[in-house]
Amino acid sequence: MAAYAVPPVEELLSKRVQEMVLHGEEPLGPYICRSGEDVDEKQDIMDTSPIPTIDLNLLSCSATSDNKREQELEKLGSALSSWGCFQGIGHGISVSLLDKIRQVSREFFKQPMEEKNKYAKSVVDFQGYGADPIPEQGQSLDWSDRLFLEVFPEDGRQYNFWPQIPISFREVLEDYSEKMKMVTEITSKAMAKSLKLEETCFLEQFGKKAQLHARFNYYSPCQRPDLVLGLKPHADGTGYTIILQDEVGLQVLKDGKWYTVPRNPTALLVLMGDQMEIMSNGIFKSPVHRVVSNSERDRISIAMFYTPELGKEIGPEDDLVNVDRPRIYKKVTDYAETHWKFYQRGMRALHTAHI
Ligand SMILES: O=C(O)CCC(=O)C(=O)O
Ligand SMILES: [Fe+2]
Repeated sequence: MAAYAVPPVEELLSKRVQEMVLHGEEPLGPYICRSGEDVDEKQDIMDTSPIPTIDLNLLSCSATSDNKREQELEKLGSALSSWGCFQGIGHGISVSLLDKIRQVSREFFKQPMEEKNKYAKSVVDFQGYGADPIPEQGQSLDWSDRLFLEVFPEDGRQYNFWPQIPISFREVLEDYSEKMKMVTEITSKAMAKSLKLEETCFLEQFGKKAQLHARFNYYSPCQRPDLVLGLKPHADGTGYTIILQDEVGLQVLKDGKWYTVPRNPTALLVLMGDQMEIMSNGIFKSPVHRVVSNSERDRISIAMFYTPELGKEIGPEDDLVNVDRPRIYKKVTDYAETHWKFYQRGMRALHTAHI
């Protein structure tokens, strides 16, 4: 692997990628964050994506015939044990709300730096506008900007970080968050049923004060998409994550190949995080994914991170442990913190939960 130079932490944190683009700074010189070999793996990129699509309406609607529901549940189980993700349709969220949340995100990022910086977070904060807190030395700069906000539990909301412009931002995010909560309920129940478990078992593990965080990602166009990633390869430390995108860019790794998540304005990508892999005793997979950059188009995504309640112990469902499938993960509490420490070093954390 070619050597690459990384600027000091303070310098990385003082930069916003949008600002660098405005000043004509491109990811050259010290900002080359990856060797060409790492990013330019075109031979391994599959363009026509076979990522499974699941109709959530078939799983929850009482009008669905038992046969159809069973078929869709089977499809769901197989998608999550092979891909660890699926494109969810029939989720009940109107196209107009999906468009609105994409629109307010774009409007926020389109504003001048001084306006966005009113919501800037400090080096140690999680919530607010800016890069990740304190990346470890040696880590690459992702070619993206973010706004990270806690939406549930409600007492975790820090409204001082919620943009006042566009003026509809707060209302749209509140509405979207409520709908997301419904989607997590439908999804968690369906996942349990696909494994022939009590339908509320995962919801109980997540707890009444389960956390939901919104991460708004803005990927500026990049002159050297062959050298720089919008977001480095990683798996999520969540229970699971629900992603809405406007353009392609997100790729999921399966059997050593990167698959592009297709553009579908009405679909939500539901992607397992490490904690669902733990709760399902390794049956569901938490896939590695990344975002590639694009020289012509910018891209918006809104990722909703659904994570068990703080301080709550989670672990493999007892009914998924037997002689044929011994327990492979131990019980863990606040795994997201462990995940975070490893993520900062560009590593996965799942091994820390292995028995
Ligand atoms: O931008 C995307 O589509 C994916 C974002 C993502 O993976 C993340 O925020 O963890
Ligand atoms: Fe992710």
